[in-house]
Amino acid sequence: MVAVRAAPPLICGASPDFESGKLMSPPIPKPVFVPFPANGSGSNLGLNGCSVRSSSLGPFKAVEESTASLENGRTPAAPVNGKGLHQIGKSTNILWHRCPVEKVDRQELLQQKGCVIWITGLSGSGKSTLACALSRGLHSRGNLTYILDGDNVRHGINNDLSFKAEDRAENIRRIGEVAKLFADAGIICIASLISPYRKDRDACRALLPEGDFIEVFMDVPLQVCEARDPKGLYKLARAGKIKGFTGIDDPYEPPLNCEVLIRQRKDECASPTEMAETVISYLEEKGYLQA
Ligand SMILES: Nc1ncnc2c1ncn2[C@@H]1O[C@H](COP(=O)(O)OS(=O)(=O)O)[C@@H](OP(=O)(O)O)[C@H]1O
Ligand SMILES: Nc1ncnc2c1ncn2[C@@H]1O[C@H](COP(=O)(O)OP(=O)(O)O)[C@@H](O)[C@H]1O
Repeated sequence: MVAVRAAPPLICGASPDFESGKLMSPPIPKPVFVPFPANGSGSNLGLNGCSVRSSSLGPFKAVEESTASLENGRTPAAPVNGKGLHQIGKSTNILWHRCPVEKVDRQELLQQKGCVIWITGLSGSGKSTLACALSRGLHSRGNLTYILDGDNVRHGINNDLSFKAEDRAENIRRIGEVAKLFADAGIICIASLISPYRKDRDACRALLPEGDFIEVFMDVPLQVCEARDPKGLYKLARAGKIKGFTGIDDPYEPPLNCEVLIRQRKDECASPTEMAETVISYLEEKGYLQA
């Protein structure tokens, strides 16, 4: 167990010459290594010699603390004098901070491409089942995935949101933004939520580079979902005990152009593994399962 907080700070600076966020070839100052804690936590932290390699980067070297300053390290894409600041939504005077370790480097490390698999469909259509089968299938192939399940996310960061239209829209927007971060991390992010409105899903699609948002539609008739009713929610909705339940008294807008269609009928129902394999073949064909 590495007690990072208790350890003396590891000072690991670099002398990067940032241009478009990429590391150029800076004159590398004489390295100064700060002593590691006696417990050898350095290797556990994966910071051997404070040198990290990736395809497009040279090694980072430990440098004297005083030279690892902002002015030494960076070409000012940053506005020292207040120029180039943005307003995004209600945030004023903000600036995008770039890092020389980029998505492409993380993808190289993970040997896959970050993307978002967006599973949409009615409650009971099998979204979570597919998400899990897919995660399992990809994990066993050595791919890193993470599931953002609507139900689960509502237990945490989205627990302030109800099921009225504007709250569903905000739920989808936030999950879309978080999914985008996961994809940028190089992870195959599986978002599984009803996301009933087309325009909200399309807005999430627009957050990502072309091709990186893969919409999977669970095309399962309401009657099948209702017959499954694993949580008893349809029964409650039919009894009027849940208002605004998707498919009962709240709308669901099916995708017009999804990347993957999973059709299930009472008499033709692919197994979870088969559904997952369909998505995996799509990813394979589009090159997402390699860097
Ligand atoms: N009114 C209403 N309508 C639909 N669903 C409801 C509702 N109230 C609670 N639930 C339960 O919440 C789960 C859906 O949450 P999501 O975040 O996926 O919904 S949404 O995308 O914001 O529409 C959904 O989970 P799944 O069955 O896994 O889809 C339901 O269990
Ligand atoms: N391909 C499938 N074949 C048969 N049953 C399924 C299949 N996918 C899901 N189910 C069942 O349907 C129910 C709802 O699945 P779930 O994944 O929870 O749906 P959702 O996340 O869309 O609400 C569960 O009882 C699950 O076991």
